[in-house]
Amino acid sequence: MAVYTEVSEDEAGALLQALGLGELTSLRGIEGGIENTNYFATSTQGEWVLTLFERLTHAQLPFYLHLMKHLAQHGVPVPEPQAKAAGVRIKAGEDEILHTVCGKPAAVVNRLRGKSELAPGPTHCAAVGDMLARAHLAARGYERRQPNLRGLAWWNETVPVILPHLDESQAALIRAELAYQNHIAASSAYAALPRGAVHADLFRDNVMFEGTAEQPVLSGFFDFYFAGVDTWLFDLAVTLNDWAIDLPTGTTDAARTQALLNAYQAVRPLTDAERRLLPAMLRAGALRFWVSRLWDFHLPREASMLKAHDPTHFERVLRQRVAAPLLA
Ligand SMILES: Nc1ncnc2c1ncn2[C@@H]1O[C@H](COP(=O)(O)OP(=O)(O)OP(=O)(O)O)[C@@H](O)[C@H]1O
Ligand SMILES: N[C@@H](CCO)C(=O)O
Repeated sequence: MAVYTEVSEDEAGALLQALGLGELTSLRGIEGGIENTNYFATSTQGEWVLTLFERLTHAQLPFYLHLMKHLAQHGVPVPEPQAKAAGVRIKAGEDEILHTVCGKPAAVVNRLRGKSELAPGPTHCAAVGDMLARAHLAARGYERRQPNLRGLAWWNETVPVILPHLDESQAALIRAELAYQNHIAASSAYAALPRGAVHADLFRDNVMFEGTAEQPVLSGFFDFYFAGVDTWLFDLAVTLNDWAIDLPTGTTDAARTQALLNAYQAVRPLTDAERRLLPAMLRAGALRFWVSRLWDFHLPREASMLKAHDPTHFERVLRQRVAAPLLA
């Protein structure tokens, strides 16, 4: 279970009070998720998610939390970080939506309704494409800046650390791909890509649906803690690499790909430069998660990390993205 830090009912209750969210009536650790400690907290005023950040710092967090607040306030369905009530003292390092619990940075957001769809069809993918494009456009007015901390600089730093754990063919692939991505990032076509604050981790388990199997309604998306300023195309590629991939084999699903791309483009058509670089960004998206999964798998933190995701899945996705480039 992803509870690295135990929070008592007294501590959680005191925080809800300070946020003006009523009396705590129940507190339950959330299984699933591998980055942070998460609890469902019910109060007399609603249902909330309390997150204690295990790796991110007080300095890094305002970017994510204020992005969520910005999107929520611009009609994009994301959890809204709750602010301290008037008159509550804001300590050093905190702000009105960034709190401290058990010495760790913490946030409380509203709990989204619905559940994630782990076996999506084209209708789910269309809803995701539409929402992703709207989120990109809505984030244009967001002024805080923070790079994608799992971007190229991190891949360059991390690949040498994981190389000793790879076999020869994997090592050759990862070295070649890293060189290719450094080359792409230095190109003028890449510099021309539109960019902004992006989610950068929009996997199936980070989106909620209500409604029926035939008519699903996207009720929201969450887990913004890998967000950063990056190209919109990279975000779209990360999303396609999860929603439109057949998980057992790593191959592309044509119907889901088209549904997601068409719905995205109905809101925001891709530019020519984006169309040209889509195959390269799909490779970048696969490399990013292959590297992070290898890192989590071979260099786990000491605490109770239970379930590192399977790194070989993204090795398969990367090999397919190299062998069969997707044309938009
Ligand atoms: N705002 C929310 N509304 C409803 N459920 C939520 C919300 N935030 C988190 N959850 C639930 O908590 C679980 C864990 O959250 P999350 O995926 O953000 O974990 P994490 O450890 O922070 O990140 P990661 O998935 O990157 O490991 C989710 O799968 C979801 O069920
Ligand atoms: N989406 C990531 C986990 C971190 O959110 C993965 O599947 O590797």
